[in-house]
Amino acid sequence: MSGGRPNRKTVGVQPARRVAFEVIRAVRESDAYANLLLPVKIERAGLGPADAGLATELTYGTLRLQGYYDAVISLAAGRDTAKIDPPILDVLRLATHQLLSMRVAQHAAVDEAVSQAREVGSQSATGFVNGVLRGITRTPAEEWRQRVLDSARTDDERLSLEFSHPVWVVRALRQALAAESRGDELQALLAADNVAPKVSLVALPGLASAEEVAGAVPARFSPLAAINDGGDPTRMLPVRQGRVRVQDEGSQLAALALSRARPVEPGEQWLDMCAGPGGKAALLAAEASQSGAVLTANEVVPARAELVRKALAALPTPPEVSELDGRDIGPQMPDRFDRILLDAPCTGLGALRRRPEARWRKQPRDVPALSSLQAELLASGLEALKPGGLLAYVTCSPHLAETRLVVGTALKKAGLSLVDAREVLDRITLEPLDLGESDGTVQLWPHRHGTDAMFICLITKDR
Ligand SMILES: C[S@@+](CC[C@H](N)C(=O)[O-])C[C@H]1O[C@@H](n2cnc3c(N)ncnc32)[C@H](O)[C@@H]1O
Repeated sequence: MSGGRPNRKTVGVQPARRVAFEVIRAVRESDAYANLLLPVKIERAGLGPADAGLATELTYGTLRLQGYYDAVISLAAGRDTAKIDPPILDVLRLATHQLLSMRVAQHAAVDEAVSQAREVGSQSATGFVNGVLRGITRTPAEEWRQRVLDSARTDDERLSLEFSHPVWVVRALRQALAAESRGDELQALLAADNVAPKVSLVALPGLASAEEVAGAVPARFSPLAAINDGGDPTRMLPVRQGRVRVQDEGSQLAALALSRARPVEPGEQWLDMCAGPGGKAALLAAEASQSGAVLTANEVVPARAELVRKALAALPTPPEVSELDGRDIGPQMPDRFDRILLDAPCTGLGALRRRPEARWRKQPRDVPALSSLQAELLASGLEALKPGGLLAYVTCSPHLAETRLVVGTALKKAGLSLVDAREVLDRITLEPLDLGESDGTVQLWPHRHGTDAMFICLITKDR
Protein backbone atom coordinates (compact mmCIF):
# COMPACT_ATOMS: atom_id res chain seq x y z
CA MET A 1 0.00 0.00 0.00
CA SER A 2 1.39 3.40 -0.87
CA GLY A 3 -0.28 6.03 1.35
CA GLY A 4 -3.53 7.86 0.44
CA ARG A 5 -6.74 5.97 1.06
CA PRO A 6 -6.21 2.72 2.93
CA ASN A 7 -6.70 -0.52 1.07
CA ARG A 8 -10.32 -1.48 1.76
CA LYS A 9 -9.30 -4.96 2.94
CA THR A 10 -7.32 -3.50 5.84
CA VAL A 11 -9.95 -1.04 7.15
CA GLY A 12 -10.89 -1.95 10.72
CA VAL A 13 -14.29 -1.26 12.18
CA GLN A 14 -14.23 1.68 14.60
CA PRO A 15 -15.27 0.78 18.17
CA ALA A 16 -18.31 3.13 18.11
CA ARG A 17 -19.62 1.53 14.89
CA ARG A 18 -18.92 -1.94 16.23
CA VAL A 19 -20.91 -1.18 19.39
CA ALA A 20 -23.81 0.26 17.34
CA PHE A 21 -23.81 -2.76 15.04
CA GLU A 22 -23.81 -5.22 17.94
CA VAL A 23 -26.75 -3.46 19.60
CA ILE A 24 -28.75 -3.24 16.35
CA ARG A 25 -28.13 -6.93 15.73
CA ALA A 26 -29.09 -7.91 19.29
CA VAL A 27 -32.31 -5.87 19.02
CA ARG A 28 -33.26 -7.84 15.91
CA GLU A 29 -32.01 -11.27 16.92
CA SER A 30 -32.81 -11.46 20.61
CA ASP A 31 -35.37 -8.70 21.24
CA ALA A 32 -32.81 -6.70 23.26
CA TYR A 33 -33.77 -3.21 24.41
CA ALA A 34 -31.38 -0.67 22.89
CA ASN A 35 -31.69 1.73 25.84
CA LEU A 36 -30.58 -1.02 28.25
CA LEU A 37 -27.95 -2.80 26.14
CA LEU A 38 -26.21 0.24 24.66
CA PRO A 39 -24.83 1.66 27.94
CA VAL A 40 -23.50 -1.81 28.85
CA LYS A 41 -21.72 -2.20 25.48
CA ILE A 42 -20.35 1.35 25.65
CA GLU A 43 -18.93 0.65 29.09
CA ARG A 44 -17.43 -2.71 28.06
CA ALA A 45 -15.81 -1.17 24.97
CA GLY A 46 -14.35 1.61 27.16
CA LEU A 47 -15.67 4.35 24.83
CA GLY A 48 -14.92 7.96 25.80
CA PRO A 49 -17.71 10.60 25.77
CA ALA A 50 -17.31 11.49 22.06
CA ASP A 51 -17.36 7.87 20.88
CA ALA A 52 -20.21 7.06 23.28
CA GLY A 53 -22.19 9.93 21.72
CA LEU A 54 -21.40 8.64 18.24
CA ALA A 55 -22.42 5.07 19.13
CA THR A 56 -25.70 6.39 20.56
CA GLU A 57 -26.49 8.47 17.47
CA LEU A 58 -25.62 5.55 15.19
CA THR A 59 -27.75 3.08 17.14
CA TYR A 60 -30.79 5.22 17.87
CA GLY A 61 -30.83 6.96 14.50
CA THR A 62 -30.56 3.70 12.59
CA LEU A 63 -33.27 1.95 14.62
CA ARG A 64 -35.69 4.89 14.48
CA LEU A 65 -35.42 5.49 10.76
CA GLN A 66 -35.16 1.81 9.83
CA GLY A 67 -38.44 1.89 7.88
CA TYR A 68 -37.23 4.76 5.72
CA TYR A 69 -33.76 3.30 5.22
CA ASP A 70 -35.24 -0.06 4.21
CA ALA A 71 -37.19 1.71 1.48
CA VAL A 72 -33.97 3.33 0.21
CA ILE A 73 -32.00 0.06 0.43
CA SER A 74 -34.74 -1.81 -1.38
CA LEU A 75 -34.70 0.71 -4.26
CA ALA A 76 -30.89 0.76 -4.42
CA ALA A 77 -30.55 -3.05 -4.24
CA GLY A 78 -33.43 -3.69 -6.64
CA ARG A 79 -34.87 -6.25 -4.25
CA ASP A 80 -37.09 -6.44 -1.21
CA THR A 81 -35.16 -6.14 2.08
CA ALA A 82 -36.83 -9.41 3.20
CA LYS A 83 -34.57 -11.11 0.61
CA ILE A 84 -31.36 -9.71 2.17
CA ASP A 85 -29.46 -11.78 4.75
CA PRO A 86 -30.50 -10.10 8.08
CA PRO A 87 -26.97 -9.32 9.45
CA ILE A 88 -26.06 -7.83 6.06
CA LEU A 89 -29.25 -5.76 6.19
CA ASP A 90 -28.15 -4.49 9.62
CA VAL A 91 -24.80 -3.43 8.08
CA LEU A 92 -26.62 -1.66 5.24
CA ARG A 93 -29.06 0.15 7.59
CA LEU A 94 -26.22 1.42 9.76
CA ALA A 95 -24.25 2.70 6.77
CA THR A 96 -27.35 4.22 5.13
CA HIS A 97 -28.00 6.23 8.29
CA GLN A 98 -24.46 7.61 8.10
CA LEU A 99 -24.75 8.38 4.39
CA LEU A 100 -28.17 10.04 4.44
CA SER A 101 -28.52 11.55 7.92
CA MET A 102 -25.02 12.14 9.33
CA ARG A 103 -22.03 14.07 8.16
CA VAL A 104 -19.84 10.98 7.92
CA ALA A 105 -17.38 10.92 5.00
CA GLN A 106 -18.80 8.61 2.34
CA HIS A 107 -15.67 6.48 1.98
CA ALA A 108 -15.49 5.96 5.78
CA ALA A 109 -19.11 4.79 5.98
CA VAL A 110 -18.82 2.52 2.92
CA ASP A 111 -15.39 1.05 3.71
CA GLU A 112 -16.27 0.25 7.31
CA ALA A 113 -19.58 -1.29 6.21
CA VAL A 114 -17.68 -3.52 3.79
CA SER A 115 -15.33 -4.60 6.60
CA GLN A 116 -18.31 -5.27 8.83
CA ALA A 117 -19.98 -7.31 6.07
CA ARG A 118 -16.78 -9.37 5.74
CA GLU A 119 -16.92 -10.13 9.46
CA VAL A 120 -20.55 -11.25 9.46
CA GLY A 121 -21.15 -12.52 5.93
CA SER A 122 -19.47 -14.08 2.95
CA GLN A 123 -17.07 -12.60 0.37
CA SER A 124 -19.97 -12.13 -2.04
CA ALA A 125 -21.80 -10.16 0.66
CA THR A 126 -19.00 -7.59 0.70
CA GLY A 127 -19.43 -6.99 -3.03
CA PHE A 128 -23.19 -6.66 -2.58
CA VAL A 129 -22.80 -4.20 0.32
CA ASN A 130 -20.24 -2.18 -1.60
CA GLY A 131 -22.50 -2.05 -4.68
CA VAL A 132 -25.65 -1.03 -2.80
CA LEU A 133 -23.90 1.67 -0.75
CA ARG A 134 -22.03 3.09 -3.75
CA GLY A 135 -25.43 3.26 -5.44
CA ILE A 136 -26.84 5.19 -2.49
CA THR A 137 -23.93 7.67 -2.53
CA ARG A 138 -24.53 8.44 -6.22
CA THR A 139 -27.96 10.01 -5.50
CA PRO A 140 -28.40 13.05 -3.21
CA ALA A 141 -30.36 12.53 0.01
CA GLU A 142 -33.24 14.78 -1.13
CA GLU A 143 -33.64 12.77 -4.34
CA TRP A 144 -33.81 9.53 -2.34
CA ARG A 145 -36.53 11.07 -0.25
CA GLN A 146 -38.53 11.93 -3.37
CA ARG A 147 -38.03 8.47 -4.86
CA VAL A 148 -39.17 6.81 -1.62
CA LEU A 149 -42.25 9.05 -1.37
CA ASP A 150 -43.10 8.37 -5.02
CA SER A 151 -43.12 4.63 -4.25
CA ALA A 152 -45.99 5.02 -1.73
CA ARG A 153 -49.45 3.89 -2.82
CA THR A 154 -51.53 5.70 -0.18
CA ASP A 155 -51.29 8.79 2.03
CA ASP A 156 -50.78 6.67 5.14
CA GLU A 157 -48.03 4.71 3.40
CA ARG A 158 -46.34 7.95 2.36
CA LEU A 159 -46.36 9.22 5.96
CA SER A 160 -45.23 5.80 7.14
CA LEU A 161 -42.21 5.90 4.81
CA GLU A 162 -41.38 9.57 5.24
CA PHE A 163 -41.46 9.47 9.05
CA SER A 164 -40.46 5.84 9.50
CA HIS A 165 -43.48 4.65 11.48
CA PRO A 166 -45.44 1.44 10.69
CA VAL A 167 -48.68 2.22 8.84
CA TRP A 168 -50.86 0.90 11.70
CA VAL A 169 -49.11 3.27 14.11
CA VAL A 170 -49.66 6.22 11.75
CA ARG A 171 -53.36 5.34 11.69
CA ALA A 172 -53.62 4.95 15.48
CA LEU A 173 -51.94 8.32 16.04
CA ARG A 174 -54.13 9.96 13.41
CA GLN A 175 -57.27 8.66 15.14
CA ALA A 176 -56.08 9.77 18.59
CA LEU A 177 -55.38 13.30 17.35
CA ALA A 178 -58.66 13.42 15.40
CA ALA A 179 -60.55 12.42 18.57
CA GLU A 180 -59.44 15.71 20.10
CA SER A 181 -59.99 17.66 16.85
CA ARG A 182 -56.24 18.10 16.26
CA GLY A 183 -55.85 15.82 13.24
CA ASP A 184 -53.80 18.51 11.47
CA GLU A 185 -50.93 17.91 13.93
CA LEU A 186 -50.13 14.39 12.69
CA GLN A 187 -46.97 15.29 10.76
CA ALA A 188 -45.62 17.35 13.65
CA LEU A 189 -46.18 14.39 15.96
CA LEU A 190 -44.49 11.89 13.62
CA ALA A 191 -41.51 14.23 13.26
CA ALA A 192 -41.29 14.72 17.06
CA ASP A 193 -41.17 10.94 17.54
CA ASN A 194 -37.90 10.93 15.58
CA VAL A 195 -36.08 13.42 17.80
CA ALA A 196 -34.33 12.28 20.97
CA PRO A 197 -35.91 14.00 23.98
CA LYS A 198 -33.90 16.10 26.41
CA VAL A 199 -33.39 14.32 29.69
CA SER A 200 -35.94 15.44 32.23
CA LEU A 201 -35.29 15.01 35.96
CA VAL A 202 -37.61 15.04 38.95
CA ALA A 203 -36.57 16.35 42.35
CA LEU A 204 -38.46 14.19 44.85
CA PRO A 205 -40.40 16.45 47.25
CA GLY A 206 -38.88 16.51 50.71
CA LEU A 207 -35.68 14.85 49.47
CA ALA A 208 -34.31 17.29 46.88
CA SER A 209 -35.01 20.54 45.07
CA ALA A 210 -34.74 21.26 41.35
CA GLU A 211 -32.05 23.89 42.13
CA GLU A 212 -29.75 21.09 43.37
CA VAL A 213 -29.46 19.73 39.85
CA ALA A 214 -26.29 21.29 38.48
CA GLY A 215 -26.50 22.46 34.89
CA ALA A 216 -30.25 21.86 34.66
CA VAL A 217 -32.80 24.39 33.42
CA PRO A 218 -36.42 24.74 34.65
CA ALA A 219 -39.07 22.75 32.85
CA ARG A 220 -42.27 24.07 31.26
CA PHE A 221 -44.95 22.18 33.11
CA SER A 222 -43.99 20.07 36.10
CA PRO A 223 -43.20 22.08 39.24
CA LEU A 224 -40.74 19.35 40.24
CA ALA A 225 -38.85 19.01 36.96
CA ALA A 226 -35.48 20.23 35.73
CA ILE A 227 -34.25 19.61 32.20
CA ASN A 228 -30.71 18.29 32.03
CA ASP A 229 -28.65 20.57 29.83
CA GLY A 230 -25.99 18.08 28.73
CA GLY A 231 -23.72 15.74 30.68
CA ASP A 232 -24.50 12.33 32.07
CA PRO A 233 -27.21 12.73 34.77
CA THR A 234 -26.35 9.38 36.34
CA ARG A 235 -23.05 10.89 37.51
CA MET A 236 -24.79 13.60 39.56
CA LEU A 237 -24.71 12.99 43.30
CA PRO A 238 -28.44 13.59 44.00
CA VAL A 239 -29.27 11.19 41.12
CA ARG A 240 -26.89 8.55 42.47
CA GLN A 241 -28.52 8.96 45.87
CA GLY A 242 -31.99 8.44 44.35
CA ARG A 243 -33.27 11.83 45.56
CA VAL A 244 -33.40 13.14 41.99
CA ARG A 245 -34.53 10.74 39.28
CA VAL A 246 -34.65 10.72 35.50
CA GLN A 247 -38.36 10.98 34.68
CA ASP A 248 -40.33 12.37 31.76
CA GLU A 249 -42.39 15.44 32.65
CA GLY A 250 -45.52 13.66 31.44
CA SER A 251 -44.97 10.87 33.97
CA GLN A 252 -44.47 13.44 36.71
CA LEU A 253 -47.76 15.12 35.80
CA ALA A 254 -49.57 11.76 35.81
CA ALA A 255 -48.43 11.05 39.38
CA LEU A 256 -49.10 14.62 40.55
CA ALA A 257 -52.61 14.59 39.03
CA LEU A 258 -53.40 11.86 41.56
CA SER A 259 -51.48 13.12 44.59
CA ARG A 260 -52.44 16.80 44.20
CA ALA A 261 -56.01 16.52 42.86
CA ARG A 262 -57.40 17.37 46.29
CA PRO A 263 -56.06 17.93 49.81
CA VAL A 264 -54.74 14.78 51.51
CA GLU A 265 -56.23 13.55 54.79
CA PRO A 266 -53.48 12.18 57.07
CA GLY A 267 -53.52 8.38 57.07
CA GLU A 268 -54.93 8.07 53.54
CA GLN A 269 -54.09 4.70 51.95
CA TRP A 270 -52.60 4.94 48.45
CA LEU A 271 -51.86 2.13 46.00
CA ASP A 272 -49.65 2.03 42.88
CA MET A 273 -51.10 -1.08 41.21
CA CYS A 274 -48.59 -1.62 38.40
CA ALA A 275 -45.49 0.02 39.77
CA GLY A 276 -42.51 -1.49 37.93
CA PRO A 277 -39.87 -0.18 37.46
CA GLY A 278 -40.91 2.38 40.09
CA GLY A 279 -40.55 5.88 38.66
CA LYS A 280 -44.04 7.08 39.55
CA ALA A 281 -44.03 5.04 42.77
CA ALA A 282 -40.96 6.97 43.97
CA LEU A 283 -42.69 10.28 43.29
CA LEU A 284 -45.96 9.14 44.90
CA ALA A 285 -44.05 7.83 47.92
CA ALA A 286 -42.35 11.21 48.38
CA GLU A 287 -45.69 12.98 47.99
CA ALA A 288 -47.33 10.58 50.45
CA SER A 289 -44.64 11.04 53.08
CA GLN A 290 -44.99 14.83 52.79
CA SER A 291 -48.72 14.69 53.46
CA GLY A 292 -49.13 11.83 55.92
CA ALA A 293 -50.51 9.28 53.44
CA VAL A 294 -49.27 5.67 53.22
CA LEU A 295 -48.32 4.20 49.83
CA THR A 296 -48.26 0.53 48.92
CA ALA A 297 -46.62 -0.36 45.62
CA ASN A 298 -47.51 -3.49 43.68
CA GLU A 299 -45.82 -5.14 40.69
CA VAL A 300 -46.61 -8.62 39.42
CA VAL A 301 -43.22 -9.39 37.79
CA PRO A 302 -40.76 -10.22 40.62
CA ALA A 303 -37.69 -8.79 38.84
CA ARG A 304 -39.55 -5.54 38.25
CA ALA A 305 -40.81 -5.52 41.85
CA GLU A 306 -37.13 -5.60 42.84
CA LEU A 307 -36.56 -2.49 40.69
CA VAL A 308 -39.44 -0.80 42.51
CA ARG A 309 -37.79 -1.61 45.87
CA LYS A 310 -34.56 -0.04 44.60
CA ALA A 311 -36.43 3.05 43.37
CA LEU A 312 -38.07 3.43 46.79
CA ALA A 313 -34.88 2.87 48.79
CA ALA A 314 -34.10 6.63 48.90
CA LEU A 315 -37.23 7.25 51.01
CA PRO A 316 -36.66 7.46 54.79
CA THR A 317 -39.40 4.84 55.26
CA PRO A 318 -39.65 2.88 51.99
CA PRO A 319 -43.19 1.70 51.19
CA GLU A 320 -44.09 -1.97 51.12
CA VAL A 321 -43.94 -3.63 47.69
CA SER A 322 -46.32 -6.53 46.99
CA GLU A 323 -46.20 -8.87 44.00
CA LEU A 324 -49.87 -9.52 43.32
CA ASP A 325 -51.63 -9.77 39.99
CA GLY A 326 -53.40 -6.40 39.92
CA ARG A 327 -56.56 -8.18 38.77
CA ASP A 328 -56.81 -9.91 42.16
CA ILE A 329 -56.44 -6.76 44.25
CA GLY A 330 -60.06 -5.55 43.90
CA PRO A 331 -61.66 -8.88 44.89
CA GLN A 332 -59.13 -9.36 47.72
CA MET A 333 -59.24 -5.80 49.10
CA PRO A 334 -62.55 -4.15 48.15
CA ASP A 335 -63.09 -0.49 49.14
CA ARG A 336 -59.58 -0.33 50.69
CA PHE A 337 -57.67 2.57 49.07
CA ASP A 338 -58.24 6.34 49.03
CA ARG A 339 -56.11 6.89 45.91
CA ILE A 340 -54.98 4.41 43.29
CA LEU A 341 -52.58 4.85 40.40
CA LEU A 342 -53.20 2.39 37.60
CA ASP A 343 -50.33 3.03 35.18
CA ALA A 344 -51.38 0.19 32.94
CA PRO A 345 -49.21 -2.06 30.78
CA CYS A 346 -49.67 -0.72 27.24
CA THR A 347 -48.22 -0.61 23.73
CA GLY A 348 -45.93 2.28 24.70
CA LEU A 349 -46.78 4.14 21.48
CA GLY A 350 -46.45 7.37 23.45
CA ALA A 351 -42.77 6.82 24.21
CA LEU A 352 -41.40 6.19 20.73
CA ARG A 353 -38.84 9.00 21.10
CA ARG A 354 -36.96 7.21 23.85
CA ARG A 355 -37.45 3.59 22.75
CA PRO A 356 -36.22 3.63 19.18
CA GLU A 357 -37.02 0.03 18.27
CA ALA A 358 -40.44 -0.09 19.99
CA ARG A 359 -42.37 0.99 16.90
CA TRP A 360 -41.13 -2.04 14.95
CA ARG A 361 -41.62 -4.51 17.77
CA LYS A 362 -45.26 -3.89 18.65
CA GLN A 363 -47.89 -5.31 16.33
CA PRO A 364 -51.56 -4.38 15.84
CA ARG A 365 -52.46 -7.83 17.18
CA ASP A 366 -50.96 -6.80 20.58
CA VAL A 367 -53.63 -4.14 21.07
CA PRO A 368 -56.76 -6.24 21.83
CA ALA A 369 -54.98 -8.34 24.47
CA LEU A 370 -53.63 -5.20 26.14
CA SER A 371 -57.05 -3.48 26.03
CA SER A 372 -58.64 -6.49 27.76
CA LEU A 373 -55.92 -6.57 30.43
CA GLN A 374 -56.30 -2.80 30.95
CA ALA A 375 -60.08 -3.18 31.34
CA GLU A 376 -59.66 -6.00 33.87
CA LEU A 377 -57.06 -4.04 35.86
CA LEU A 378 -59.29 -0.98 35.83
CA ALA A 379 -62.31 -2.95 37.06
CA SER A 380 -60.16 -4.40 39.83
CA GLY A 381 -58.74 -0.99 40.76
CA LEU A 382 -62.22 0.53 40.93
CA GLU A 383 -63.34 -2.30 43.19
CA ALA A 384 -60.36 -1.65 45.49
CA LEU A 385 -61.18 2.07 45.64
CA LYS A 386 -62.93 3.43 48.76
CA PRO A 387 -66.23 5.20 48.11
CA GLY A 388 -65.24 8.85 47.57
CA GLY A 389 -61.72 7.74 46.54
CA LEU A 390 -59.82 8.73 43.41
CA LEU A 391 -58.23 6.51 40.76
CA ALA A 392 -55.85 7.70 38.04
CA TYR A 393 -55.89 5.55 34.91
CA VAL A 394 -52.71 6.29 32.98
CA THR A 395 -51.06 4.88 29.85
CA CYS A 396 -47.95 5.92 27.95
CA SER A 397 -49.92 5.27 24.80
CA PRO A 398 -52.42 7.55 23.04
CA HIS A 399 -54.04 4.58 21.19
CA LEU A 400 -57.81 5.09 21.63
CA ALA A 401 -58.34 1.38 22.30
CA GLU A 402 -56.10 1.76 25.34
CA THR A 403 -57.33 5.15 26.49
CA ARG A 404 -60.79 6.62 25.90
CA LEU A 405 -62.39 3.30 24.98
CA VAL A 406 -61.14 1.54 28.14
CA VAL A 407 -62.32 4.29 30.49
CA GLY A 408 -65.54 4.89 28.50
CA THR A 409 -66.51 1.25 28.99
CA ALA A 410 -65.58 1.27 32.70
CA LEU A 411 -67.61 4.42 33.33
CA LYS A 412 -70.79 2.74 32.08
CA LYS A 413 -70.97 1.03 35.47
CA ALA A 414 -73.15 2.93 37.96
CA GLY A 415 -71.54 4.79 40.83
CA LEU A 416 -68.48 6.04 38.98
CA SER A 417 -67.77 9.46 37.57
CA LEU A 418 -65.00 11.28 35.76
CA VAL A 419 -63.08 14.01 37.59
CA ASP A 420 -61.86 16.72 35.22
CA ALA A 421 -58.11 15.99 34.95
CA ARG A 422 -57.72 19.11 32.79
CA GLU A 423 -58.90 21.30 35.61
CA VAL A 424 -56.69 19.41 38.11
CA LEU A 425 -53.57 19.79 35.95
CA ASP A 426 -54.38 23.43 35.32
CA ARG A 427 -53.83 23.99 39.05
CA ILE A 428 -50.56 22.01 39.05
CA THR A 429 -48.61 22.98 35.93
CA LEU A 430 -46.24 25.96 35.72
CA GLU A 431 -47.60 26.93 32.29
CA PRO A 432 -51.13 26.10 31.08
CA LEU A 433 -51.25 22.96 28.93
CA ASP A 434 -52.58 23.38 25.40
CA LEU A 435 -55.04 20.46 25.34
CA GLY A 436 -57.32 19.20 22.61
CA GLU A 437 -61.04 18.58 22.98
CA SER A 438 -62.02 15.98 25.56
CA ASP A 439 -64.58 15.08 28.16
CA GLY A 440 -62.14 15.78 30.99
CA THR A 441 -59.37 13.29 30.21
CA VAL A 442 -55.90 14.59 29.34
CA GLN A 443 -53.73 13.49 26.43
CA LEU A 444 -50.18 14.86 26.42
CA TRP A 445 -48.08 14.87 23.24
CA PRO A 446 -44.37 15.03 22.33
CA HIS A 447 -44.87 17.64 19.60
CA ARG A 448 -47.12 19.93 21.67
CA HIS A 449 -45.81 19.54 25.21
CA GLY A 450 -42.35 18.00 24.75
CA THR A 451 -43.48 15.07 26.94
CA ASP A 452 -44.24 11.45 26.20
CA ALA A 453 -47.80 10.95 24.94
CA MET A 454 -49.26 10.12 28.36
CA PHE A 455 -52.99 9.66 28.80
CA ILE A 456 -54.35 10.68 32.21
CA CYS A 457 -57.90 10.05 33.42
CA LEU A 458 -59.24 10.56 36.94
CA ILE A 459 -62.23 8.54 38.18
CA THR A 460 -64.04 8.76 41.50
CA LYS A 461 -66.39 6.28 43.15
CA ASP A 462 -69.63 7.64 44.63
CA ARG A 463 -69.95 7.61 48.41
C1 LIG B 1 -46.42 1.00 32.28
S1 LIG B 1 -45.57 -0.02 33.38
C2 LIG B 1 -45.62 0.93 34.87
C3 LIG B 1 -44.55 1.99 34.94
C4 LIG B 1 -44.40 2.54 36.32
N1 LIG B 1 -45.63 3.10 36.84
C5 LIG B 1 -43.31 3.60 36.41
O1 LIG B 1 -43.64 4.81 36.39
O2 LIG B 1 -42.14 3.24 36.52
C6 LIG B 1 -46.72 -1.28 33.68
C7 LIG B 1 -46.27 -2.33 34.68
O3 LIG B 1 -47.38 -3.21 34.92
C8 LIG B 1 -46.89 -4.48 35.19
N2 LIG B 1 -48.00 -5.43 35.01
C9 LIG B 1 -48.40 -6.08 33.90
N3 LIG B 1 -49.46 -6.86 34.17
C10 LIG B 1 -49.75 -6.68 35.48
C11 LIG B 1 -50.73 -7.24 36.34
N4 LIG B 1 -51.63 -8.10 35.88
N5 LIG B 1 -50.73 -6.86 37.63
C12 LIG B 1 -49.82 -5.97 38.10
N6 LIG B 1 -48.86 -5.43 37.33
C13 LIG B 1 -48.83 -5.78 36.03
C14 LIG B 1 -45.77 -4.63 34.19
O4 LIG B 1 -44.88 -5.65 34.59
C15 LIG B 1 -45.14 -3.23 34.22
O5 LIG B 1 -44.08 -3.20 35.12
